[in-house]
Amino acid sequence: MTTAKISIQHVHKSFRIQRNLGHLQESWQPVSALQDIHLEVNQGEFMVIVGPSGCGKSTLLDLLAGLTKPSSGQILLDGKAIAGPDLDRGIVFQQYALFPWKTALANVEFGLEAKGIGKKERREAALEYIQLVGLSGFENRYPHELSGGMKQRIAIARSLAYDPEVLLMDEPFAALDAQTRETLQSELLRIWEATKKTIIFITHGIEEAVYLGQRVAVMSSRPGRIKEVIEVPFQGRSSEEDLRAHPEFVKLRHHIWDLLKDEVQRAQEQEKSSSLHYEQHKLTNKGGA
Ligand SMILES: Nc1ncnc2c1ncn2[C@@H]1O[C@H](COP(=O)(O)OP(=O)(O)OP(=O)(O)O)[C@@H](O)[C@H]1O
Repeated sequence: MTTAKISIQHVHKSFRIQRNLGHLQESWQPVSALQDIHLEVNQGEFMVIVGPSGCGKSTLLDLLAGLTKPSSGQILLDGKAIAGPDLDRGIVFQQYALFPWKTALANVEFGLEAKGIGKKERREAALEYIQLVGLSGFENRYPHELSGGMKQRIAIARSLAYDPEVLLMDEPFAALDAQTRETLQSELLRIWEATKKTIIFITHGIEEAVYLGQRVAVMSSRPGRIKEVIEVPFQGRSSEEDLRAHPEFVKLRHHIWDLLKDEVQRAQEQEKSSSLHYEQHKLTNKGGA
């Protein structure tokens, strides 16, 4: 029997937002961001979560990182509830989040320092991970001397260097140009195959989702729910093979787009009706004044 590496169990998350109703009136309203999220991710699995804008993808990643807590439900890592941020989870964000005053090498060494690893081992491990992400020779460059793609490789090396159980990636390639993005996608697959890490990868991109994921969880519009989890049947993706032109790839991409298209429409309708309510509320208030 396989036990889940990460088990997201009936997670709900809501926020309280402040609404300005005019005439110095304000009200606090709950907004449900995630509703009954239930998802298991296996050891060594590459799981991609895709969904429309505002559906709660980053909220879910923050919960996995332990930066916030679920309103109800729980998330288990190796059977234990996530209680806060820890070095068992590495995070790579869209923005590179490197220390600008540290060299590439010092940025990668940083997590190892926090783990209490000695100077010599730290250096060796950092050099090894810089090599893994293909940046040997750039160790002494500062972030402003690196391209966007290079910075993101360093961010990945830094997250991997302290050997986390799970790598959490929040749209890590979204800010990159199309060519660099495609290169880093295949690099990430190579790194994943070499390290056997469990990866949870969040994206807007349907093609990116099908290319990277062993499974793709498609989310609904707000409140975010898991609408469908799709198995991607490509094993041992080799960089020689043009996966994107494969008929099965095209079919899956269409299927996910069909699921998302409905959600985007629904989100727009929700938005329209909530702004209509808001306008009506304002008019009623004016009438009564
Ligand atoms: N701290 C917060 N306070 C109030 N509302 C929040 C907060 N964080 C997120 N939300 C709301 O929760 C919903 C989900 O937001 P989230 O950023 O997780 O979506 P997302 O899918 O990552 O969006 P995008 O793809 O555009 O980055 C949104 O309606 C957002 O406004």
